[in-house]
Amino acid sequence: MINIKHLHKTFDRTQVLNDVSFTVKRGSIYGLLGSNGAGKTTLLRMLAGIIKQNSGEVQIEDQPVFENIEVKSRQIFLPDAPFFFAHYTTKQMAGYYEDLYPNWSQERYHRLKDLFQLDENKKISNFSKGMQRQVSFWLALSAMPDLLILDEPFDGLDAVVRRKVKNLIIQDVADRSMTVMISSHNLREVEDICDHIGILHKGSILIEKELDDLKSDIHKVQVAFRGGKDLDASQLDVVYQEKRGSVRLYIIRGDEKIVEEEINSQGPLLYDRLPLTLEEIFIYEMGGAGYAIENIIV
Ligand SMILES: Nc1ncnc2c1ncn2[C@@H]1O[C@H](COP(=O)(O)OP(=O)(O)OP(=O)(O)O)[C@@H](O)[C@H]1O
Repeated sequence: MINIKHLHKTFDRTQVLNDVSFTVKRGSIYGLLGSNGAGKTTLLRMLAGIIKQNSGEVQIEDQPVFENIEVKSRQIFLPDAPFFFAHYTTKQMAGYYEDLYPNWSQERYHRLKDLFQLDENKKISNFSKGMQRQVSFWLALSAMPDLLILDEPFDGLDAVVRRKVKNLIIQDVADRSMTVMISSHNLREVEDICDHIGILHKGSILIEKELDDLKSDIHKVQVAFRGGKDLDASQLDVVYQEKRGSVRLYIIRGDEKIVEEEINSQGPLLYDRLPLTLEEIFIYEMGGAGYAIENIIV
């Protein structure tokens, strides 16, 4: 569905994206993570065909995106600050979307009205920030896009609406193979909804994997040995370790079985595998890339 090849972008001679390549399959929910200023919004804006790359390719279904009205009419980009025409009501914006997007569904628009419970005849500018965000989802999902591009999408939404919106997105992915690209700093939300993760750091892709593979490649374990002895980690790829009394906590990269066999061969008194969140994986991977992390472990 999405094919990004050797993408480069500079602003005022500063390199913002440097040889970024990856693909996203149709029906996938892809989480784009990265530190502040990593280039996520720039990448999403290029995917939406708003700005042009200096070199490389951004293709949707084998078609270039920039200035391609046909491709752009089948995708929607929700930027971090929603845009509406001044003084427009939701109903008026819906009329505009209907003209623009060939798959617009009036029936869905009416169904979502009941779900969001917002007055379609009220000026959007008079709505709160979270209500405006709801309007942008209401319109975007009524346009039935093949690709939904979301920049910090859940900002300002309360927990109930967040759940509703996530369910709607998942439903569209399941029912009609909509593809979703999400950039967010809220890693719990990303973990909840995404099946694929890409981490962008200083304009380059640091890691790109299925979420399940990402999780099965890195492990958090606690071990303790008789007499306070330490684990001999010479055969293991330890990315972090910490002492908690007589127990040591390790974050180890590698095949789960090999890690387990190596630790067990040293006869620990205690060996436990602890669950690792996406937030922790992000912190360790960014730490490995030289991003200062100190002791921010949970
Ligand atoms: N139009 C522009 N002109 C000049 N520099 C820009 C422009 N847009 C972005 N940049 C620069 O590109 C870099 C990447 O910005 P971008 O907004 O893509 O990062 P981001 O990963 O989305 O960051 P954040 O997580 O903080 O939102 C930053 O250094 C930013 O200052």
